[in-house]
Amino acid sequence: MLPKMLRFHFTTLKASPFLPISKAIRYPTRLRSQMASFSSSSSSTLLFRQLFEKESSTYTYLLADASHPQKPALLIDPVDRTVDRDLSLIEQLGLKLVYAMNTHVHADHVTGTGLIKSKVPDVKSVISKASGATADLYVEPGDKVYFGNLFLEIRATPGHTKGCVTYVTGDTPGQPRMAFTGDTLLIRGCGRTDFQGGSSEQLYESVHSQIFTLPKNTLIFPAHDYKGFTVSTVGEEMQYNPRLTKDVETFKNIMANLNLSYPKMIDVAVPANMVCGIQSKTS
Ligand SMILES: N[C@@H](CCC(=O)N[C@@H](CSS)C(=O)NCC(=O)O)C(=O)O
Repeated sequence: MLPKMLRFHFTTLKASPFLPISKAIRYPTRLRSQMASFSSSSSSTLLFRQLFEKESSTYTYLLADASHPQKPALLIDPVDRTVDRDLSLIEQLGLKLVYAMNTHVHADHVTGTGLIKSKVPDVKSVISKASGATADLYVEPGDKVYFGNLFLEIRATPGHTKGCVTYVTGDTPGQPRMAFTGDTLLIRGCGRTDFQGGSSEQLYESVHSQIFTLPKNTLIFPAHDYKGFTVSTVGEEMQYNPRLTKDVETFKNIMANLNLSYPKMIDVAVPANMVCGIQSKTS
């Protein structure tokens, strides 16, 4: 969480590509399409890309305010192996990367955040305060992360890890919101709950109270997919998710019997990701 003065300072820089983190809603924006770009009748156009890292089956998301003079952009859950690809795309699109954000401390791959910061020093790393990880900026439930005139709202969704958050795009009448659910809610699945402070009961509560309460047409973009899915909706998952449509006791039983092997990289990934990627450590 930024100190009050710093948050106030950010809110005065309306032309800056650096996004303020604030609890105040500002600059409502109309999203017009579910395609790669979201046009706005006012002044903002959301540029959106879903990017895939195949070894860990991780999705990284690129969002930018394409109508802003400086085209401020952010990455959600970048992976170290695909940083060069992502930065090259950002350069080709003429964007200014301002934030490298993580939904949680990943256990299966090293975040690209540190590498990005070593290549683009102005980029700020962002993670939840509850994660206990080191980053430049810490978000808490209810905060809003601005990039240009657009923003992401932070929802706490612990359960896979204690510090998991879901990033949700702003509420624009008539247009679907987008929820970046990390490993909390996967398409027809959910994150495991057997390490890093995981709790099946907490994950169930997080999904039902923080994600399933969003409008049913909200688009679900998870951090992983192992079956070839790319996107879902709140309504689809409320109807067809084979785990989260069950009552809580059945869910807990399912989660206690997943019998998944530990992620191959867990011993390397978790310590590195606790500092948002080794190179990102802010002393
Ligand atoms: N085999 C992979 C790890 C697969 C895995 O455990 N995925 C996690 C998310 S990354 S910690 C998960 O929550 N899976 C839920 C599920 O139902 O599959 C590896 O070795 O890295």
